[in-house]
Amino acid sequence: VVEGLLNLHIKDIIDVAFYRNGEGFMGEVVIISLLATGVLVTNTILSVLKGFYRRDANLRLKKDYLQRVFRKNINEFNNESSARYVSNITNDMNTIDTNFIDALFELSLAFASFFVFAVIIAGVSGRILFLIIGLTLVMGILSSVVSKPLKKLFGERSKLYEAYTTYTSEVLNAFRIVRANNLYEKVTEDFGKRSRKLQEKSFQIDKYSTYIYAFQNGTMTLVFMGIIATSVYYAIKGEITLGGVILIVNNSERMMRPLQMAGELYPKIISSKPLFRSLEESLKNTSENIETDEIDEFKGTIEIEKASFSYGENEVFMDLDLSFRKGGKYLVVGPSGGGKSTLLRLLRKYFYVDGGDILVDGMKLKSIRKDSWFRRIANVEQRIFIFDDSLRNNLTLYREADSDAIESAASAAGLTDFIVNLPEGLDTVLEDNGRNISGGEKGRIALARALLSKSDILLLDEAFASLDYNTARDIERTILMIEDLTVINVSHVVIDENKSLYDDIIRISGKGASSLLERAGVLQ
Ligand SMILES: Nc1ncnc2c1ncn2[C@@H]1O[C@H](COP(=O)(O)OP(=O)(O)OP(=O)(O)O)[C@@H](O)[C@H]1O
Repeated sequence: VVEGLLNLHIKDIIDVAFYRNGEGFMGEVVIISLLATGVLVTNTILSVLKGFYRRDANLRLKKDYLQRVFRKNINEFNNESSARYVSNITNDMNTIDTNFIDALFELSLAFASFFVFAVIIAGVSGRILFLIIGLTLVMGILSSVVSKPLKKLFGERSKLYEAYTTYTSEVLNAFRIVRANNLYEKVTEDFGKRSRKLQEKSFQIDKYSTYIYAFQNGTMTLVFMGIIATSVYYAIKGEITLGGVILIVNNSERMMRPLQMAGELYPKIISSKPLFRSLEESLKNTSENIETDEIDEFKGTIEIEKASFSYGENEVFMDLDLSFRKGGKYLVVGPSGGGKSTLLRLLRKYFYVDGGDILVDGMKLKSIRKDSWFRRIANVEQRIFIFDDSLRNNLTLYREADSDAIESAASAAGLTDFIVNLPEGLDTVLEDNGRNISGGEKGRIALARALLSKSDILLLDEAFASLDYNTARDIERTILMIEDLTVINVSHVVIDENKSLYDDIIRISGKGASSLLERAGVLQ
């Protein structure tokens, strides 16, 4: 608007000088100086606003995405390579930043500028305004048609990026295998091929964009010439003043450029559609389950009744009947592939039974809200994540806990000596997913975390596998002595000295389960 007013007054000052012999000239000079300063100020404000807008839009997009990733069903998240999410947050969001967030801002400015100058040019000549609009619309339609293939190319590049990021992170994860087996030539060759494919696609996009820009610039020059010729024609006929011709020549570009920009920006904005779709797809849960029940305390039993479960064609359980009571201690053993971890996954609600039921205190586990159920259970799995933070926060997982509770959980998990030897005790910062601590120490941290969580049910998946016999025996014993805690321990390590502390030893194999304690003589 300020720029528009400035241009109107430039027209006036020319007409004043040309037709009225300088009368009112000084007044116009003052107004023009003020408006020119105004343009400077508003442009500065606009740049700052644009910076804020881009920063906030980008942050919000990433934050919302990550929040929604954490709402995915655990099994569905595990089915994907996490590199897909990394690729979405980095590659796709960077493309969205320039092709959508930035483009949307520029497009809004372009339209604002278009309308302001349309009003101003309409004041000089309505016919010329229609001519400009007509010609630039034709130009816009032509350029949006020629830039259609760009949309497809952007979608294809996003898919390539995704596969590329997945591949690169997998190769880096396999670093040791690659080194130890001298596979780097093979890996480098594969990597080269994939990189080339990606670069080829970017090259195609650049090449195509150059053709489009050349086409747009060419047509724009032609249209511009036509407008100059027409306004000079009307000036000769006496319908437009000299100031009017200069205003049109100076500013028709400000109407055409937005339309031309719209022609450039629109395909960019539209090309973000497949990216948004791919983001949405990565966040989609295919199975939605309605959960209405809450559980504040585990009071009675978990009953698994005639449960069946398959991974696709692979049937793991058929008519599985099992019962766990509050405070009971259960050791789950069985052959590899027998379904022990699957049993824990069902209890953790990663998957749901296909037939039969799992009932907790009479309520279907399926309909208990995940957040409520996850407060009742504590997990110790083999893959343990250590946060880049103090040992204290790694133990409490950012929940309130007093020093006594931390100390006793740490002692039950066999961590006391480890903590004493740390330079700053509980305040020592563990870095890089616990790179500098051993597997056994990580395992004990996970156990202490589980004990501190004050959950009712402790699910252990090979939790003692990385500990030496004596440490495993002592920690297992301490855990089995906790009265109200229900323990379901899946383990290959069976410690004879602790067997008598279990209420049942359940063997899971094939499609069913059997109690080893009921078989006379097994424990003795
Ligand atoms: N995500 C999955 N998708 C498809 N099949 C799976 C999946 N996870 C496990 N299986 C299959 O289900 C069966 C049971 O696997 P599970 O991991 O529960 O056995 P397990 O008793 O814990 O074995 P292990 O002692 O070796 O850890 C196996 O045949 C396994 O191949």
